[in-house]
Amino acid sequence: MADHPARILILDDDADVAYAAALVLRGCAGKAATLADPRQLARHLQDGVPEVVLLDFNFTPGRTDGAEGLAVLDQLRALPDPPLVIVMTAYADVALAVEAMKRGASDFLTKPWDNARLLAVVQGALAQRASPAAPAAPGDPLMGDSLPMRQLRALIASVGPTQANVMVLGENGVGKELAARAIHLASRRAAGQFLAVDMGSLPEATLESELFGHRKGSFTDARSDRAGRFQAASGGTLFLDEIGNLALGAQSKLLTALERREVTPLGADRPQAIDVRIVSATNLDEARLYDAQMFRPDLLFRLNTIVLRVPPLRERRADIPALLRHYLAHYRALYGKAQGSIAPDAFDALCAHHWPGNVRALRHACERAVILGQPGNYALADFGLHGGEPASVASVRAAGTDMLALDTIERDAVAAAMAQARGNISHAAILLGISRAALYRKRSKHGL
Ligand SMILES: Nc1ncnc2c1ncn2[C@@H]1O[C@H](COP(=O)(O)OP(=O)(O)OP(=O)(O)O)[C@@H](O)[C@H]1O
Repeated sequence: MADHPARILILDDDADVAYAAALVLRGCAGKAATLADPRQLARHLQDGVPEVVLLDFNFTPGRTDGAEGLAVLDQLRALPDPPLVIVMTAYADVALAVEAMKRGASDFLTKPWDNARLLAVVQGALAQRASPAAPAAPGDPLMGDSLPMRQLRALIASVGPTQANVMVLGENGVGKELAARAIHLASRRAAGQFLAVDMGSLPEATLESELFGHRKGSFTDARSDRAGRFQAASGGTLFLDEIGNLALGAQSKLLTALERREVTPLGADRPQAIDVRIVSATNLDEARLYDAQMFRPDLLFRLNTIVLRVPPLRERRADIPALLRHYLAHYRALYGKAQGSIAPDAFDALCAHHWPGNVRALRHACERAVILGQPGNYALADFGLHGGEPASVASVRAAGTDMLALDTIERDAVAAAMAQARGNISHAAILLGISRAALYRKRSKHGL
């Protein structure tokens, strides 16, 4: 740890925002200074480079393109001992936040933030400086070069090294577990265990013993002491899969463990402290997840500090050709089959398929084609597709699918903010961190 209080600089042209953030950070995180104009930055740096900079994107009234913030980010990253930079962005500016992370920002905060999140992000950055993350393992297993996948990888690189609990959302077979593993590999816990538990298949009666462990004799079949998953994953990451299927009674037991950061094995008289990072996943759609009858909001709040959404394959069709190549080659090598290629009409149909089972289904289809197909030329029938309306090949080719995905994110964000603000434009604009005028433009663009 540094032998002096950490220096934090908040660069924001809105003096009230900067002052409020400095008040939150002073004392808890370190010495916080504020600057309203990036032209004063060089002068400020002469007194020493801060450990962490919170950076707004726009400084000139009326500008929304973020270029000013990105230029300051480049300037800071070029310093011999660069600070960690946390960019502050409006919710709708996902693309800008991703661009900033590609240029070396360590994290981002969406405006307006809540104070606990602000503090957690800054403290996470300071901890990161004190002990740099283990280098990520070579060979990123999460394939795909579409914009949504690049955004996902940028978010993983950013949240991986923090201690934040992460919830991964997405349909069956989209790659939620792979995303969870990538978070683990990008964390300082990478040398520890990644332990996956399928919460959906744990019977409620044995849940406590499975998760928290038991002492010999605590129930009829307990013939010896046994550690639970929480203890087994100590120092690593516990992946709670299918968390949406957890019964309400089990949810309250899990909540208690997470709140207290300790578990009591069945039959034990003392609790044990736990040291795990929780990554959870569910295929529940968000409306059901946020329904208090289905899932306790207080548990959700513990689990979803960061939410990652893995989009279905049909929303990132640009990834399909590389995935086909990868899994065909994989199974050819596994079964010792000769080199082959996909017939052109089959290739078009595979790219246009709806893929309701996502990447897992594509993988199985490739295995089937390698086993059953004529070596050298796989026909469509070899892939055994059924279910899911194939989209028109021409329409998929004509559409810039990356743009569609980005547009969908923006549309969903605007719709969610309007719903949360119960139609109040000013309130929704604050939630999104954009002006009322910008919100009017976005609503009419998306027909909302
Ligand atoms: N981006 C990807 N690149 C390569 N393989 C992938 C990718 N996404 C998924 N897969 C493969 O698809 C299969 C399913 O992935 P995974 O188990 O991570 O999905 P999931 O969303 O957790 O599924 P479920 O909801 O059914 O638990 C795995 O075999 C995985 O290797």
